[in-house]
Amino acid sequence: MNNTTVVQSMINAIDKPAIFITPDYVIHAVNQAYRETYDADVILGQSKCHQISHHSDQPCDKHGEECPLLQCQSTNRAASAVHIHSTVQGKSYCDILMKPIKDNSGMVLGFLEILDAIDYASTESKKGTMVGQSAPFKQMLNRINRASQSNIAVLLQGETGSGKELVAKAVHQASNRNDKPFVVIECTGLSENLFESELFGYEKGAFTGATSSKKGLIEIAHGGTVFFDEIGDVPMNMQVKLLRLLETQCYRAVGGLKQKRSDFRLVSASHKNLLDLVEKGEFRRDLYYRIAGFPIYLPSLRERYDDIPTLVNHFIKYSDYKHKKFSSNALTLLGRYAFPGNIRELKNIIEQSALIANEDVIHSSDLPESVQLSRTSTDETIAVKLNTELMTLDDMECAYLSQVCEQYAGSPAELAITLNISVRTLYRKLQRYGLKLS
Ligand SMILES: Nc1ncnc2c1ncn2[C@@H]1O[C@H](COP(=O)(O)OP(=O)(O)OP(=O)(O)O)[C@@H](O)[C@H]1O
Repeated sequence: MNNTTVVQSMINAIDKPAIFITPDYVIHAVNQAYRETYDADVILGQSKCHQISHHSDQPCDKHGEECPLLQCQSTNRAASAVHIHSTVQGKSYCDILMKPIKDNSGMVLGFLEILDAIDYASTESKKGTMVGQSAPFKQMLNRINRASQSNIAVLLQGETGSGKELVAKAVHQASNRNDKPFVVIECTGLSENLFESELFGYEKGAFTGATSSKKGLIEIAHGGTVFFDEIGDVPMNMQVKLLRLLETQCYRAVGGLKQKRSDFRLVSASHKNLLDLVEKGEFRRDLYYRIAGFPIYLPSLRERYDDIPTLVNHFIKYSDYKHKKFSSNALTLLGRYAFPGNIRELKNIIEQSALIANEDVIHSSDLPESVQLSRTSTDETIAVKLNTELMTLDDMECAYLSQVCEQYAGSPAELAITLNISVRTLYRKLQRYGLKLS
């Protein structure tokens, strides 16, 4: 058998879309799953991978994506990346694994590309999925997919409202436990008694009021995934019990004698920096290392401002105000707000503003005051300039008013009141600096 036949048989045995390519991106072997996934015809020895998956004559690194083939060539080791591909189902997220294929003498014959569709995330609004297309979002998807293929304990670290519970669900959904339960344990405010009875369940008569026995969450989760949300809030005295459970997967119900066992996959999350808590003596080091097998960092919304328009469309589409649209000024203003509450805050802001807006267009003035008053990047430029080189007051006034013109969507009369000047003075100033209200 020659090399091509060997490679073709290897590819046929893979149950995911797969191709074999040479360093010039040309496809030399393809399996049926790949042909069924993409809407372009593959001509062996001619078609290039990027022509099929991206509908582009340029390799993916030429339009801002990481090319796993280049990585693989430079390291001679397997590489992975998450890309957006044009499939028969439209633009879809895809996790790529690229491996060098060597002959018996160790010479690289080419590269095996295996593709895994990611259905828990989408580039555009899609119900029940995580939405986004920024680079930090794609990096996070790559980590989620890696984690979901094993049973490793995952630790999600990200600010409040950044999507930790959604990511925990995605890890479960993409794993081979997805037909079993996904159980959330909210660790904030769990007292010792509640911790034990909620997690381990109790037997009839274990305490006053225990008129019948009750299953604990750990038992319910058997075969599936347990998500410990805000695990940093578990008090020290309960951390020992938690560690024992995680080490042995064994526990006893409150008032019970029999040892029970539950096979569950562990995902934990915290908005606090757990290593800082370890250093302060507030979180056990051994527990930290038990839960942090595979840390996944969730970017804050400030790190993925590019995703705001997509997220805004998504939340509007699934709200009671689907007919409304944000003005470009309002979107610009949102893109400058710091979002301490991240995506949850964005979602609330969108619903509030859509409710307040009297028209079908949601203007900047419909946004909450906190967003309207937020420090903008232009403010920061001014502040930095002030520290380095002084500006004249006229230049300062001009810079401020030009920014107001760009963002303000209310009436000139309201603006004049806010600026504490008359409408005539406002128009005089605008004329002086050659500015116009939008
Ligand atoms: N990428 C995303 N696309 C669409 N919606 C998202 C995305 N990420 C988060 N959300 C939504 O934002 C809200 C907050 O997400 P989630 O509850 O998962 O955050 P969290 O980090 O667990 O919050 P907390 O720290 O308060 O527990 C939810 O309504 C969730 O559906």
